Amino acid sequence: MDYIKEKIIEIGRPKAEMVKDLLKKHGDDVIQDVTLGQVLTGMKGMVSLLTCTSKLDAEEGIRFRGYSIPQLQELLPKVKKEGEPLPEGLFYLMLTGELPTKEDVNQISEQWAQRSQGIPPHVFDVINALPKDAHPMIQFNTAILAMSTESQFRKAYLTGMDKKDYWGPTYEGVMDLISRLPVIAAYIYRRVFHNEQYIDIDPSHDWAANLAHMMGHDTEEVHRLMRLYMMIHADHEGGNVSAHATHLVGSALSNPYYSFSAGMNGLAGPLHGMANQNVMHWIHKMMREIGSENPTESQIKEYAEMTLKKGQVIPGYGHAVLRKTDPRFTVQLEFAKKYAPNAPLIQMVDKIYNVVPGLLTQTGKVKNPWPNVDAISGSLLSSFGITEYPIYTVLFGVSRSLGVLTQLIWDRLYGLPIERPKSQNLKWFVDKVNYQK
Ligand SMILES: CC(=O)SCCNC(=O)CCNC(=O)[C@H](O)C(C)(C)COP(=O)(O)OP(=O)(O)OC[C@H]1O[C@@H](n2cnc3c(N)ncnc32)[C@H](O)[C@@H]1OP(=O)(O)O
Ligand SMILES: O=C([O-])CC(=O)C(=O)O
Repeated sequence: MDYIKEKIIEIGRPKAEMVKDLLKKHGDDVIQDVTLGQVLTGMKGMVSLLTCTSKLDAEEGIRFRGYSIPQLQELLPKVKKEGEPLPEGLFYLMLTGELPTKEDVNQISEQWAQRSQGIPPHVFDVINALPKDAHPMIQFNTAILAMSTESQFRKAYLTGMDKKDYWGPTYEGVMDLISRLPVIAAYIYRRVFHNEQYIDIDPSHDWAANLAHMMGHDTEEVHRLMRLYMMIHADHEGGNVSAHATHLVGSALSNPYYSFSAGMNGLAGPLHGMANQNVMHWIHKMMREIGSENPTESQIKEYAEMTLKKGQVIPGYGHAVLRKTDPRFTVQLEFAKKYAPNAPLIQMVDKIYNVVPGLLTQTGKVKNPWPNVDAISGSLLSSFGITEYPIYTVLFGVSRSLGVLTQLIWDRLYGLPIERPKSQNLKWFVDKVNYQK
């Protein structure tokens, strides 16, 4: 057996026992009160999910199995000492809770390069049947669903497997899917933006470098950027739309492809992952309307005020949980200042950062006026030559697979049941709080 699977059994079985015992002994203990406000504002702050891969602190930002992004930049294995960590290492950490060795990471890189070769031809036929101007997220998600013909979980389920073993075929599906997503993403990118000039995988590359390679951006600096991008977007605890949707659909024992596809449909929303594309749209529209590629801060302020007056959101700003600048924004800004200090789009990001938080604070209603990960990721990719911004959410999705699919394995290890919260109509809420007009 694959040694990672052996490790999962060793770590997972006692944890699964603990979950069962916890439920048996404390299932009736009250852990939190729920307010009407929480229900009507998207269940914010309601603890209702068991997620082990990462945890989000409103002030500090994300920690993966307890480690912050700067810590992981020190601790996870890298190709070169001064480079960025390999996302394979973050996957290992989220899956096992332990920091990997360079050997662990190399084994995952090799395994993913090998598994990536197994995409059946009909998946490419299905992509090719879509119009080229179908948004890349439509093509990406269609391909993910088309790949579900390969689901090992479905086959194992039909053979009548014991449910405590479901995590095994889930793991196989997850490993296949993660390994194949860069191939699919690069295929869509080359199809839509590079005249169908496809580039084969290079099995000697790591997962993120291979994505850059297959996209046609095969330089050391883009490999480094792609490793950073793939690491910081990988997970944001369990309640964000893409993670929650993946978990929810998986709770019906839908296979990893169906589950991940659900998550990606959520990521394609403008308030979630698609914000990275919309930030670029907002910036370019602003430059066109102002008639300058280098607007002043007061021109940016005026344009942002207009956006708010029209009842629209300023993309890349605000967050459902965070109440400070997103550390994923900061780490990208630091990277940009180190490797592309004069990039005009990064200077633009800086200027926007100087004016937008003040404006959002003045509205009196925005709970977090600070930038999130999407406020800079597109400008950074653009500054390194990946200028075709409709592909950005697909890249986000490739990265997000690492966290949400790792958690899917844990969902099956824990033996979590079907998710089915209770809903009520308006009258129920009105009566409950004795509402008077
Ligand atoms: C990877 C990610 O998903 S990160 C988030 C990416 N999304 C974006 O950048 C889109 C812009 N931001 C937003 O729309 C929001 O801040 C969200 C969706 C991220 C969070 O939404 P919420 O938790 O509902 O935010 P919050 O409680 O602060 O909202 C209160 C009000 O402020 C508004 N608001 C929040 N952020 C912004 C913003 N960036 N620009 C203008 N208004 C905003 C909300 O629309 C809401 O208005 P309403 O009361 O008139 O309906
Ligand atoms: O946490 C959230 O709600 C949104 C987010 O930043 C992410 O999923 O990366």
